[in-house]
Amino acid sequence: MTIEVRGVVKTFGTFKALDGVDLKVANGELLALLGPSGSGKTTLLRIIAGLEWPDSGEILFDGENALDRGARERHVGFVFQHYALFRHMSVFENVAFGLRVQPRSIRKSESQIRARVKELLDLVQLDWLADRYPSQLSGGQRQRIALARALAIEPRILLLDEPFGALDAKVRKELRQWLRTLHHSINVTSIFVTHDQEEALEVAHRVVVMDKGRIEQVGSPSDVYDSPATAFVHGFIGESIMLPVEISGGAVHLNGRPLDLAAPGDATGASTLFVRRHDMVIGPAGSGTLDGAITHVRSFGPVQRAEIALAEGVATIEIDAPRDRELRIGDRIGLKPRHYRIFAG
Ligand SMILES: Nc1ncnc2c1ncn2[C@@H]1O[C@H](COP(=O)(O)OP(=O)(O)OP(=O)(O)O)[C@@H](O)[C@H]1O
Repeated sequence: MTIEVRGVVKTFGTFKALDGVDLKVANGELLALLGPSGSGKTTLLRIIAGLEWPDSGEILFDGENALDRGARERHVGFVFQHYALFRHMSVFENVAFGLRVQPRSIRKSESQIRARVKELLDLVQLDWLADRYPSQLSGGQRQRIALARALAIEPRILLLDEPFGALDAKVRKELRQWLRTLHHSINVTSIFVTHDQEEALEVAHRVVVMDKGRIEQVGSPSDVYDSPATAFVHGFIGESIMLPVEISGGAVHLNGRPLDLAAPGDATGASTLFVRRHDMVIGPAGSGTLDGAITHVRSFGPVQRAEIALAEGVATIEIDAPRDRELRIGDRIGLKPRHYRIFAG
């Protein structure tokens, strides 16, 4: 099923939670809505689900208006961060629930229901937990059961709101891969909300970056990471160094000093230089675009994170350098950005 969102606006009182959102989701796609808290991700998901209505705009499922249908008639499967599994029902009965309450005309027989639940528990790889109760499951197992339950009614669309938000970092990581594999086997058009960029970049086919009720960029994980369309996207995805620069006469200046960087085509005036931490290459003092002195170093995993006071007290920045050359506090160094972007403002 395809989903199309056209010009959706939603206000709460005087607050604009969604400010003209347009989005197309392809059939079978796995899409992430990524953005900071309050950017409108959940509101958009709830409008698609039929749990909330927009002030204006359209929602189309396979080209047909979905707004005149309630949540139930939209055949949407939902998984929330804190999914309330029924505490007094076994895992098996939780998954069977949606099938048991279907209208009599389409309800499956008891043996069909049992077969379907078994199939779903196999799919989420938790068939061995069928007789347990929710309180006897780990958080990660509960969310997998919640997914099996959402899938029981064979939804045409699957919507997940921070499904792994309440879990610890290690379990989250495991479930990311699991979700990707699961989606591959069920192939239902799916949208998940997250504020965790790694989760979005690792799992989704395409990522929608939102801020203040607007879509800033839609693209593949490499599009949004390597070619951020706006200053917001660059600052939000990956860890970026941001320096205020001035563009005049076609040259980029930092604190009045020209830098050997190309100014973007038509830009002029106050702008911001963005460089990812790992794209700042350290060399000898005087050899780079910027000069500075190391004020702090921490080493972990494959990187050394160094705090560098730029010359003339312009700013202090943090960079990530490989561990092939040891950095020491007090070293004077030069820095050259391997990749950079300059955005106006
Ligand atoms: N029912 C409501 N009444 C009033 N304001 C609301 C309501 N629901 C959401 N909002 C406001 O709309 C904005 C967007 O909320 P939304 O939950 O969509 O953001 P989000 O991006 O999902 O954030 P989070 O990551 O924190 O869940 C927020 O400022 C929120 O306070």
